[in-house]
Amino acid sequence: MKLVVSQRLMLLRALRHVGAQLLAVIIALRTLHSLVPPATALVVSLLVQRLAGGDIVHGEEVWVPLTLLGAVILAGRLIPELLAPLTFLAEQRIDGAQRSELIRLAVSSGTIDALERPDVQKLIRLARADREFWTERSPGQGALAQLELMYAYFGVFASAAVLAAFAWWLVPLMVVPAVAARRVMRRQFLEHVQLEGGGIMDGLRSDHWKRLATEWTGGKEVRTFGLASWAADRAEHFIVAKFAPTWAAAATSAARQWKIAVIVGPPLIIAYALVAWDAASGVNSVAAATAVFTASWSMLTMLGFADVVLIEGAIPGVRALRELPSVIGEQSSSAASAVSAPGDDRTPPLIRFEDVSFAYPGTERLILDRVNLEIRPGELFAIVGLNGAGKSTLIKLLTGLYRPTSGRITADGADIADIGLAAWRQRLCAVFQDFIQYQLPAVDNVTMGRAMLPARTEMAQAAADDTGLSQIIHELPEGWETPLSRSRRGGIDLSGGQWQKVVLTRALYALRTEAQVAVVDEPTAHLDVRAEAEVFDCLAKYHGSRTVVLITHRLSTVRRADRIVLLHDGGITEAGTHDELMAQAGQYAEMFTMQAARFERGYDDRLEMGGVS
Ligand SMILES: Nc1ncnc2c1ncn2[C@@H]1O[C@H](COP(=O)(O)OP(=O)(O)OP(=O)(O)O)[C@@H](O)[C@H]1O
Repeated sequence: MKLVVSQRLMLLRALRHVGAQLLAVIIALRTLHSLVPPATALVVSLLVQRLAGGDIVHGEEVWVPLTLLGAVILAGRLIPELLAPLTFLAEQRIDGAQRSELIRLAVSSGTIDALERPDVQKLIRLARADREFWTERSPGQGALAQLELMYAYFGVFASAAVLAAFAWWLVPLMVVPAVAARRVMRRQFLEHVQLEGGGIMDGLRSDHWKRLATEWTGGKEVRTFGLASWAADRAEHFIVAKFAPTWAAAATSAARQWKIAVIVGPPLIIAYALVAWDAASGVNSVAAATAVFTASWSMLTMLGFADVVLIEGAIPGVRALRELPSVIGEQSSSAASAVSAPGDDRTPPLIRFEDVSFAYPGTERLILDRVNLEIRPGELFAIVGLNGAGKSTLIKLLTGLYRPTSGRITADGADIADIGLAAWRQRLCAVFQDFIQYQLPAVDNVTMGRAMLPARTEMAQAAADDTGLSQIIHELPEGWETPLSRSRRGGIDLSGGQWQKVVLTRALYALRTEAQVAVVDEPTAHLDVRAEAEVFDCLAKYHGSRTVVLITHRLSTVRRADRIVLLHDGGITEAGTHDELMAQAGQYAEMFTMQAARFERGYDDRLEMGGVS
């Protein structure tokens, strides 16, 4: 009971997003509308009384009840018409607020580990306010239905008063079955909600396959690999898995509707029969009987079922949004409470990994196992290793996207967790392997490297000159203003290598404006050898004044780095300059020699698992 009350209050609280004026108008109209049924009962009864008792030749006896009846009928018809668009607007405001809140919550998390968890994804899916199952309703629909329900009860009391005036025993005879029927229907509906909640993960999987089949990016591979029907089958498989339990339950609950008929039917028949009998035998007037019939019928209708679907269907989404802060927002506090980072003079900090171990959330395997590492201010620091060695993971820890399972990462002696993620990231810029191609003008794609500062186009131009992006921009139809997506009007698509130059320019722009450390994961994967050498040259320009942490498989790129570490089996197995590592004649030297030989033979020089072919 406590739970039900708190859930209902939760829905009512959502009404604050409607706005005072609109809410006041809706409340006023609802109040009027809830008075329509008892008013109808009274007016009809009055009319019947006049018809039965008076001389109606000139209609003088009945014009008042007839006018009143007309007014009541008109109000009953007109008010819902007025309420419909206002209610829709109110619902949209609540749903919009819920969606904004969800987005705010999702991005408020400083780290990304929570977003990877299936339970969190399920909560996000529920809180999205987008209906998929027939049981689902939006928070706005739920909140407005809850308001309506309160008026329904108000209307029930008014109708009960009319009934009680004629025969008090009719009140329990009507109310008890109506309430019981609602309980049965609510229970059945909740079973459906629960069943459908179980299908959410299958739904998310089916989304994945649907997207691959229907979106442009996935569409390329699906077609060239001949996966079209397979992708469609996978999507269908998960859709069936998602809905099968509810289809089965729908058949069962349809068969169980007789319960409702048994609960409501007999008391209604008994009540009507008794009232009709009294009227026929002269104990009560026909007018009284009419009032009883009208009031009892409107009472049953008011305690209908529609609001149950709306209310119960909306609660999971609203509840999910309330649960999310505890799983997502938990870490945002550290970002929010960010203290000013040390070294605001733009001197890069001394970064240390102190006994850092890390396993991805929900897994046991240590990807990094007691790693100790020092990245000195202003150095060009390279991390190399075979595929899956943990290089990108190390970068994710350095950028605070995950927290170490044990150990700590410090900047000038302060734990980056204590510095605060927001303050720490202000000092960083990062280029990830799987960077996002924003569907925005070229200039925005670069200046978003420091989105928190006003855009500085002269800096963007200087960074673009460094990376060679200027040449590409020059050839774009609208230069810097050209949207980098064909799906935007006047937009164009760039090649993989061109995009890589865009994101590198973004990093250099950040270094030029405020960042002290650039973290660059595989910046040359799509670049040809000449472009790759240029990239290294432009990163090397920042040597001394900015720190650059570089991950690459191309060992020819890193040989000029100040220091190189080799990551293997969760730990750092070799560290030093290129010459020192070559002198050690260890794994680095072996890999470098292998790549150099390949390069001489005309192969690409990328480091690959399995060695030379
Ligand atoms: N989100 C994740 N959840 C669980 N395991 C992960 C996750 N991301 C990566 N891993 C695992 O962590 C290990 C290291 O991955 P990482 O991406 O850090 O390697 P890498 O050295 O950057 O590889 P590559 O050179 O191929 O980019 C891999 O075994 C991978 O399966």
